[in-house]
Amino acid sequence: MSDQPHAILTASAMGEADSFAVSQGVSGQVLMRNAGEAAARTILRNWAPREAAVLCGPGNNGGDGWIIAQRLRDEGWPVRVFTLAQVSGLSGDAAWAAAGWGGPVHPLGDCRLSDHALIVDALFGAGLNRPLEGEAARLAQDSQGYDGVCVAVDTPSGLSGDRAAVQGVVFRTDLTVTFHRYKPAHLLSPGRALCGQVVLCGIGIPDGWSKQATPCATLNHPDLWRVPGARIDPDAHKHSRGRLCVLAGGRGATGAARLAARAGQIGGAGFVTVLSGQGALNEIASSSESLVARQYEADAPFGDVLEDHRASAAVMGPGAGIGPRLKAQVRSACGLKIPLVLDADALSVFEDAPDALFESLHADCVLTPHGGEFARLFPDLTETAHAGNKIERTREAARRCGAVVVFKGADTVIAAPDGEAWVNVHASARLATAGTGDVLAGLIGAFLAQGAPAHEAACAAVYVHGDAGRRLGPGGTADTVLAQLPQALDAVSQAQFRKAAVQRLNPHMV
Ligand SMILES: NC(=O)C1=CN([C@@H]2O[C@H](COP(=O)(O)OP(=O)(O)OC[C@H]3O[C@@H](n4cnc5c(N)ncnc54)[C@H](O)[C@@H]3O)[C@@H](O)[C@H]2O)[C@@H](O)CC1
Ligand SMILES: [K+]
Repeated sequence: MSDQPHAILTASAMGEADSFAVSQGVSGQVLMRNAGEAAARTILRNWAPREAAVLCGPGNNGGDGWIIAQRLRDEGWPVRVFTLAQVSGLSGDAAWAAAGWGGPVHPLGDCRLSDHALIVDALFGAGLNRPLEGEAARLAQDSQGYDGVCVAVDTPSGLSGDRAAVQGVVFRTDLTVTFHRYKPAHLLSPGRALCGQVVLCGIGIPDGWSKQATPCATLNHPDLWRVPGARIDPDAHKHSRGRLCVLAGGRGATGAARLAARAGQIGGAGFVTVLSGQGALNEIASSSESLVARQYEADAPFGDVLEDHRASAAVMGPGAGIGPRLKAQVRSACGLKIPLVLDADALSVFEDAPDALFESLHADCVLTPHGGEFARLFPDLTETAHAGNKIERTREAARRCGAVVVFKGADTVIAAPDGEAWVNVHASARLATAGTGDVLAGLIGAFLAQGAPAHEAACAAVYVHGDAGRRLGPGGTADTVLAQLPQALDAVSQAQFRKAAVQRLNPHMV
């Protein structure tokens, strides 16, 4: 099994992994040759020979560029190399790589992108920490209107690998070839969209690197958890498969809770109850034959209500209605210490007093804020208020509130109070439509009700929900996400069973 295949590395951790390789006898030159050749192979696989320009920077990113130029030339491509630094000023592995080129070298200032059909951007890699300047900035600007192919080595120049943020102008990129493990810029917004297609290539860093380099997070992947309830005990009955309660809003506002409850049923909870006031009971009961709607006593402590229903988990917030009652209900439910999903109104209602929420939460709670809800609870951890990337900001939020935080978006980050964090990009922009968050909350609730630990329930649900989203065609809505959930659950769990079976037969296979 390769060492932490889903790890995400900052630029400095990547440097430590490189150093580990060197300490194990794999030289920097070998790593650079492997990196350059992997990038060249990716180009050769995708494009027929054409006029190419390789833009080489002053450091090791540029070093990769010199190797790429040689490989493309060896394959018969017409290649020109443009360099930012004098070749005589290069040092280390980059100087070695440049020495292998042996052809004409042009200053970067002489490069006109439109003279070439393919550009290799090997100016700066993941360690870039300030905006591009001079000729590099001019070319990045020109690339915005360039209609040829632009391939980035490691990261598009101008994009910070760690912050995934744009500093000034970034090369417009069709494909990014990166090495060993993903960096935050390949996964977090807006970096992910700016990288184009991302291809991850091994460069021969030996297993054991993670003893020296600490990942900043993990890419969410089915290798990391099992779909809860995918194998149903032959003796199971509805009550043994988890009892999920979903709090509903008043009459005319129960749709969000019903979406969550339906996702709870599909996610495998054996008995799902929607709890509502008297006025909304008919609306809920008449919407689905299989949904159980029960009235709760408005003044009863909500923890007692959940206990009376023998809830193994609860979802609170979708369409619940903001007001003092909801605040009291959330705090009372937290006191029961059963796993809880808090979403939407159950988060926003604490905007004026986030600490009152944080004091009540426990480690089996999962908060599912989108950007607006996150900003209400953690105003000092927004993108504008805090220098950290979304991984760091979500991790701090989870630590502060003592619960699992699922910070939703195209780059959903899941963080646990102990500092572990996962990034999910297995999703689709078609999920950006009303009600899909309610479906996600219900699915997490279903997994919690079946006994999954909070962070696993969150990671599994985010992935399966994303998988359902990827199955949507044009016109997809939260209803069609629900309709796709069974196929998504089946596909993800079948893939897990197959992989486990292969590993049993061939324990040494990845
Ligand atoms: N052994 C290694 O370290 C390997 C490194 N590899 C490549 O090396 C790259 C990292 O190399 P480096 O650490 O040399 O970094 P870069 O090549 O990205 O940057 C080189 C230098 O430019 C400086 N710089 C940063 N931002 C700048 C700006 N806006 N304007 C001007 N200068 C700026 C940096 O301080 C750094 O000294 C990776 O992205 C990867 O492509 C690969 O060859 C694999 C092996
Ligand atoms: K680059």
